Amino acid sequence: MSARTAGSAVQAARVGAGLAIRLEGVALGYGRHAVLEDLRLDIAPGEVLVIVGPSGSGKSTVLRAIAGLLAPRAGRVLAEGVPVTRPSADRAMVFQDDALLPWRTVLRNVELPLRIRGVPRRQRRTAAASWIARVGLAGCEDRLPRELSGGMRQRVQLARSLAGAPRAVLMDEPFGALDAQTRGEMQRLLLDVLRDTLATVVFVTHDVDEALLLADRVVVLGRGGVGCVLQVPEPRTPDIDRAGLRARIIEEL
Ligand SMILES: Nc1ncnc2c1ncn2[C@@H]1O[C@H](COP(=O)(O)OP(=O)(O)OP(=O)(O)O)[C@@H](O)[C@H]1O
Repeated sequence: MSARTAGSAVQAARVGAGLAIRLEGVALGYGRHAVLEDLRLDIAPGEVLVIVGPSGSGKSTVLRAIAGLLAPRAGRVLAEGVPVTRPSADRAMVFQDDALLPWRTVLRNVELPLRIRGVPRRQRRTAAASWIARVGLAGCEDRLPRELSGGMRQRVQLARSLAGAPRAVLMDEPFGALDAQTRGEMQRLLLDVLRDTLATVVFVTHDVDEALLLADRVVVLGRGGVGCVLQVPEPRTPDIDRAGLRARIIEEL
């Protein structure tokens, strides 16, 4: 049992238990443009599944379908056995370009999912402030997004995505625009905060090393569908030798 699945009941109450996600013979596309056919994938509750693939292979498209932003042309996307037909607070999205509301302060951005869930004001203030501190931004509550660096804005996005206690977090190249050092810091922060959650994570990247660092399982999306599915042994053990896995992923790309 991993440290995450062994999380305490308090932690489980703080962030919703992970969502089981299934893609059943899913075909996706835009207008006449078919992107993926017959995609089959089971994502276990609490799993960190990383999707890698070359540009244009459809990584973001798969994420959009899981988020309920894009309807499959065939097949079904199921969350806990129920077809996904629209976005839900249970499935939070984190994007590469920060999607913070520019006119709201850090605190009010992070509060947003709690507000949508109808959490009373005082309670949501406390919860939002605690997530802001958790991502290392205590003292920045009253700043506007434009007053923050790119890395800080991604921290706010992470806090906002987790504050609403989602059962799944869908992350689309969230660190793609950051410099190497900030990216490394964000990867460490993500690993750290994931220990407090039971949420299922689907993370899209084209960086193989990032995939191997974060994943329980790596799915390689070749052109025309899933190429191969690799289990990462001893997830998130920093000193494990992953050279063989890395070579296999690169071979599939
Ligand atoms: N809104 C859209 N309308 C039409 N075609 C689109 C749209 N979004 C994506 N596509 C096309 O769908 C295909 C898959 O795009 P997608 O963004 O899912 O790929 P990706 O693997 O995430 O790429 P990248 O790594 O470059 O972000 C591409 O051919 C792209 O041009």
